[in-house]
Amino acid sequence: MSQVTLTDSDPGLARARPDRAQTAVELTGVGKTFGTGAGAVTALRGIDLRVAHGEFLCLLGASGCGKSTLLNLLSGLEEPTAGTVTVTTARPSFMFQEPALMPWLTAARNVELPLQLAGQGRSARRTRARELLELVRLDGVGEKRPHELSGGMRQRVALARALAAATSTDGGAPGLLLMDEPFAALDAITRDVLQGELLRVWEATGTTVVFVTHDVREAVRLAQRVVLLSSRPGTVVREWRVDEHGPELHDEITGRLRQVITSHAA
Ligand SMILES: Nc1ncnc2c1ncn2[C@@H]1O[C@H](COP(=O)(O)OP(=O)(O)OP(=O)(O)O)[C@@H](O)[C@H]1O
Repeated sequence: MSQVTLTDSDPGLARARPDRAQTAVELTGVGKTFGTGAGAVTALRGIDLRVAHGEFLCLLGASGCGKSTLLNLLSGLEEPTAGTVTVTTARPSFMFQEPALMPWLTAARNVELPLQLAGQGRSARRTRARELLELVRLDGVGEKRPHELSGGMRQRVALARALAAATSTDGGAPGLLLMDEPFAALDAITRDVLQGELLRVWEATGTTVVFVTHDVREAVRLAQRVVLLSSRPGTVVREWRVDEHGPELHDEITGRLRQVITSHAA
């Protein structure tokens, strides 16, 4: 039996520290198979995973291991073919490798868009967009259009818009941010700066983050917990709590990732 449950969180949580003992996301025995018969592809099998409110989790795996499929299940874009997916936060929002901004809208209007779609009035959404642009250190560029901004600035606008979407349903309660390799297309220096900014924004907002990457360094820098997935089908191989390890963690995870890739190729 499959089930996707999305419930809005308590409006009283607005801007408050979330209760980290509470479950934001729970997957139980989740599987996803595309197609049927000889051409069927099992992308995920037997995934059991719990993410607490306010937690920062990185999903790490080689290309094709089902990371994006897992995010699509969490967002409700896909239905599992086995198991249950339960999301108890405000409606999840996505951030991708490409910022996917509307080129004809200003930065501020791009951030306002999810609030407008959620039915928020003009004055409230303008104020919220201004706050979010300040949060991602883009105050002063709200009237610029995407082509006038650098790649890093465009990703900051995309982050502000994702935060707007994640909090649009209940007036600011911490939501769920699903991030699919959002910094992979940026140069190394901009990526490093934005990783730091994301951590600051995460601390400030209490948003639950599920961040997909195939970069071990990025996973160890950002996450509280790193979950390694195998490929075809994607299963949970191992997970690490980053604060329980020292600098050796990077090499340990890299070694396991290499094993996973080698055994898949064999
Ligand atoms: N709509 C679909 N129809 C058929 N097969 C699919 C579909 N979506 C994904 N797959 C298959 O499921 C597997 C997992 O795909 P997915 O995109 O989730 O992996 P990924 O880990 O995100 O890969 P990448 O890092 O390359 O983006 C792959 O074998 C892919 O070909």
